[in-house]
Amino acid sequence: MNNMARIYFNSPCSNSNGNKMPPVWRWILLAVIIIVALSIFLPLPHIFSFHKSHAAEHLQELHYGIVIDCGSSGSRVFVYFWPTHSGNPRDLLDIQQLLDDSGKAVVKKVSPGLSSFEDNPGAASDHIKELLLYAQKYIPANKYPETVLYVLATAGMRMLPESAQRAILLDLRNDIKKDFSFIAPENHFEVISGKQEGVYAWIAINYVLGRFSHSSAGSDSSAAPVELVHSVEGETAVTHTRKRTVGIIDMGGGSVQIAFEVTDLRHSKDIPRSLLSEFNLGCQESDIEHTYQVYVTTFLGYGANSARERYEDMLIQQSESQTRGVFPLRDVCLPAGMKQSSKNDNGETHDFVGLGDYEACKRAVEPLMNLTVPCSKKPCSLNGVYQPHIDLSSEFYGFSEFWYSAEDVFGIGGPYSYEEYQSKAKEFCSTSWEVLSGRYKQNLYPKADDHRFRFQCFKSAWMSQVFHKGLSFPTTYRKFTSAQLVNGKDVGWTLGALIYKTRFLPLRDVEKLTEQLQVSSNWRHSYSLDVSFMLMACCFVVLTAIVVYMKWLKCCPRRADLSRVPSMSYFMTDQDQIEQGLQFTKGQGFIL
Ligand SMILES: Nc1nc2c(ncn2[C@@H]2O[C@H](COP(=O)(O)OP(=O)(O)OP(=O)(O)O)[C@@H](O)[C@H]2O)c(=O)[nH]1
Repeated sequence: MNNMARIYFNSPCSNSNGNKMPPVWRWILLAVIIIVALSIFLPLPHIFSFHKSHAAEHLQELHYGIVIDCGSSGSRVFVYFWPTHSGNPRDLLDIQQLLDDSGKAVVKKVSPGLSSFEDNPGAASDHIKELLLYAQKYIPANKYPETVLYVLATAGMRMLPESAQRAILLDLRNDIKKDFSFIAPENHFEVISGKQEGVYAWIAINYVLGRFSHSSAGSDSSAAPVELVHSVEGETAVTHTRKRTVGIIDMGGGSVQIAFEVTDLRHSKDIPRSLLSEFNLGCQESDIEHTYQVYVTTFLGYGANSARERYEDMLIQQSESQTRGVFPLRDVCLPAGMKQSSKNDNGETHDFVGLGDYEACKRAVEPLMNLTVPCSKKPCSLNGVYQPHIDLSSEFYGFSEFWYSAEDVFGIGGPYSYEEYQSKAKEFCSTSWEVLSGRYKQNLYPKADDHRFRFQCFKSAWMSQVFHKGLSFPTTYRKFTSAQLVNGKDVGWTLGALIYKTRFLPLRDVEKLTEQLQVSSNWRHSYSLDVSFMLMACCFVVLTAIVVYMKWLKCCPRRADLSRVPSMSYFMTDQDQIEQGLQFTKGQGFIL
C-alpha cells in the first residue's frame, strides 16, 4: 500500500450539494444511447455480407458431366464441369472442359469403335467402363450421384442393323448402372443422328467463340460481327440483331456433317424441313434470343475411313472388270512405292501399291462423292442433297479429319490456304515411301499414328475434294479454319451435346433467383420500416436524455466552483513526494 498510487475518479456532482442525478444513471443513459445506435447501424453490413457470401458459395458449387463419343474409329470420354447458373435467363451455363493438374484436358480414347462389338454385344460395357473408371478419378466422389453421363454413338453404330445397335445399347444400359452411380437413365445411351451430331458441333464452336453471348463483354465475342436475324413471332415477321455465328464441317471416320445458320426466313422457306433444325438454347420456352435455325445435313459413308473403304472396293471392281484381277492394284492415292494389304467385308485380302499421284488421286475419288446424282432442287452438294448458297463472308470451322489431315503430317492446321495445302499434299504423295517411312521412323511426324501416315495421301485428296467440289467452297475462300482447340478449349461435338442436353438446368436457378429477388425486395421493404421505427425510438431516447441531462445540470454546482474541487486525487507515499518534488501535503490530493 505504501508504495502504490491510488486513483480516484470524483464526479463533479459528488460534492456535498445533494446530487439528484447519481453518476451511475448518467452512464446507464449513455450506454442505452450507444446500444440503440449500434443496434440500428451494425446489422446492415452484417446482413448484406451474409447475403453476399451465401450467394458466392452457391455460385462456386461445381457440377459435373461426362460425355462419351462412341465413334466409328474408337470411343472417347470427355469430362466437363460448370458452376451453378447465375440465374439470369440471358446466360447459358458456363460449361468448361475439365483439365488435369498439368493443365491437359481430361480425355481418354479406346479403340476399336463400339460398333466392333456387333458379334459380341455383352463385352461392349467393359469397353466403356474403362473410360468411366478413368473419368471418375477426376470428379469428387460425393458428386458422382449428381453427375450426368451421356454415352452417344455416331456413324459406326449408325451403319449397324438396328437389332445389333439395340443389343449393344442394352448391354451398356444394364451394366453401367451396376458399377457407377452417375445419372444415366436409359435415354442417356443412344445412337445420335448425323443431324444431331452436326448441330452439336455447331453449338460447341459457337459457344466457345462466345457467339451465343448477348452481352458485349468478352474480347472475342465483342469482336464478332453482328447479324440481322429475320424470324417470325406468332404471325408477324421480326428482325433482331445478334452476333453472327460460324458454320462447321465435321469429317469423322464414318460420316461428314455440315451445319450453318440460316438467318433469313426468305431463304429458309426453300430449305426442305428435313435439312433444317430449329432449336432454342435458352431455358425459357419463348426465348427468341437463343432460338437458332440451322441448315444441317450429314453424309454417312463420306467420312475419311469409310471413303477409303469405298475407294478400295471401287478399285477392286475396276480391276476385276478391266484387268481380270491383276494384283497388286495400282493406287494413285498411296505414296509412291508403298505397299498396302486390306481386308474387305467379305474377308478377302487385296494388295495395293502406291503410285503417289495427288492430282490423279483427286480425280479418282470424285465418283465417290456422287455429284451426278439427280438434284431435285438446286444447288446440290454431295449425293444430290440440296444445299443453300453459302454466304462467303461468314466463317467456317473444320473438325476431326479436317484438323488431323492438315495438322498431323503437314503441320498447317488452323487458317486454311488452298495453295499451301495442295502443295504440301502433292509433295507428300509424290515422295517415295522409302523416304517417308525413314522420316517416320526418325519421329519427324510425332502427331501422326501409323494409320494416319499410311493414308495421309488419300485422306488429304478426299478432304480437299469434299470441301471444294462437294460442298462448293471456292478455292479462294479464306475464312476456313481447321481446329481442334479454340481458345484452349476442345470444340468437339460432345461439348455441344452437353450444352443442348442441359439447357433446361438453369431453369431451376432462374426461378430461384427470381424468388430470391422477391424475398430480398420484401426484406428490404420490411427492413426499411424497422429502421424508421428504430430511428424514431432513438430520437426519442436522445431527446429524453437531453431533457434529463438539462434538469440535472441545474442541480449541479457551476464549473467555477468545481475547479476548486479535486477531480482526481493521488495518495502518495512520502517517497513518491520526494522523488517527484511536488508540493504536497500528506494525505491531501491535488488537481491534475
Ligand atoms: N492424330 C490423331 N488422329 C485421330 C485422333 N482421333 C481420331 N483420329 C483420326 O481421325 C479419324 C477420324 O476420327 P474421329 O474424328 O474420332 O471420327 P469418329 O468419331 O471415329 O468417326 P464418326 O463416327 O464418323 O464420327 C480417324 O480415322 C483417326 O485416324 C487423335 O486423337 N489424334
